[in-house]
Amino acid sequence: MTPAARVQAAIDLLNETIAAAGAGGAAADTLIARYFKTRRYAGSKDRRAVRDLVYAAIRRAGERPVSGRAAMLGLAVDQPEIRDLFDGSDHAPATIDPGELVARAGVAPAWLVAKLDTLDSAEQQALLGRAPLDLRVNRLKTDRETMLAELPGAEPTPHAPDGLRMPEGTQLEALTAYAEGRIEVQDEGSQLLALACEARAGMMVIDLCAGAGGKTLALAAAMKNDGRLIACDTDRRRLGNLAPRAVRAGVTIVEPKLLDPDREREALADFVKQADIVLVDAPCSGTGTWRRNPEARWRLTRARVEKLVMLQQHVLDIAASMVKPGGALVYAVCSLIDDEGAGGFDAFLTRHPKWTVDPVTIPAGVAHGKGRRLTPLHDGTDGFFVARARAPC
Ligand SMILES: C[S@@+](CC[C@H](N)C(=O)[O-])C[C@H]1O[C@@H](n2cnc3c(N)ncnc32)[C@H](O)[C@@H]1O
Repeated sequence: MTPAARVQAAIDLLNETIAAAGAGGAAADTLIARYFKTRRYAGSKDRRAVRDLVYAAIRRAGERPVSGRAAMLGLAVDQPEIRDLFDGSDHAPATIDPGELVARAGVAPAWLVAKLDTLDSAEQQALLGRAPLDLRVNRLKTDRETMLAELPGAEPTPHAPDGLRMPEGTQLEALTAYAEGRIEVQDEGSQLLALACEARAGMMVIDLCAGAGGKTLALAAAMKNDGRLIACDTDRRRLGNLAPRAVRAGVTIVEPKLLDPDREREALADFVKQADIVLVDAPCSGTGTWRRNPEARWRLTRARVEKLVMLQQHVLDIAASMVKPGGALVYAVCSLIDDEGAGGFDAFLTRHPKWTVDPVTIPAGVAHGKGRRLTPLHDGTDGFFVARARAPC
């Protein structure tokens, strides 16, 4: 592909991404993969170049642009050499009209930036950086020293004791260590959240919003595969991924439990006041994960955030009922909006005045509200809020 054809391909993909963001369609990653499946003429260099253009244009545009062309012309403000490729030749973008719309640079839609006002502008901008590829070494099968020696280019992550940071472009599926469950893909921040649970061998632990089990598997490793670990979720597809992952990781203590939304209490009746620890890795707006899917900020609405805040309080109350006297509830969101994080945790404590706040003892982040906050700029992780509350005895 010529450089101009790559720009046109990126514009086509941006059009699809913009439409999907407005209609709840597929993520940019999926759209890019689909696009190249039917265009075998594109080589690996073309794919990488197009992908980089698409993501650079997405990252630059705070508001959802009117079109892929507007998004690309926005990027061309910062990279003027792109403008020269709008020359109307074969497969190239048409020449530029003097009055054409150009997407403005920004972090996110204005209402959303206002919700991130506890972050300074450098912190906000860093939400749109590129995420590193982090792995967690599975202590049930090996240790970090062994993996550092085995994996070329691997570096220890700065904070999490089992974390590895891999060189860009590492093909994980090709690694034997991956196939054998000695390593898992996991952002260092997620690893630190599992650490904040302080799960130990022999405990009864509930991961209430387990998804596909990223943190569940980290908890199982911390528990040395000894104890009870109940992994719940309302999403059948996500939870369905947990069992094969657990097998690969050599985890045998996980009991997956699919919940019906609004009927969770019935399904969990046996666990009332039983758990040493309940982790609520709550459904959230994901503002801390924009490094991975920057177009997510074009999808969010105020109404969606409000709905999520209500859901977070709902799951927190369910979680609280399962913590045994003196046990701990760990609350986490991968969002830096305070209504979901520090404010959400405060709202829980207001409804449960006998609960006390426990310190979060992880070697990263900064104190924020009654918990701790991790950010891409400060910690090099995704953005998270995490807090701990202890049930009255
Ligand atoms: C942030 S994700 C969890 C990610 C997961 N813990 C991990 O480490 O990969 C939040 C999860 O909460 C689930 N969820 C939503 N409503 C729920 C509910 N009422 N009870 C339990 N889980 C729920 C979602 O399906 C989603 O998988």
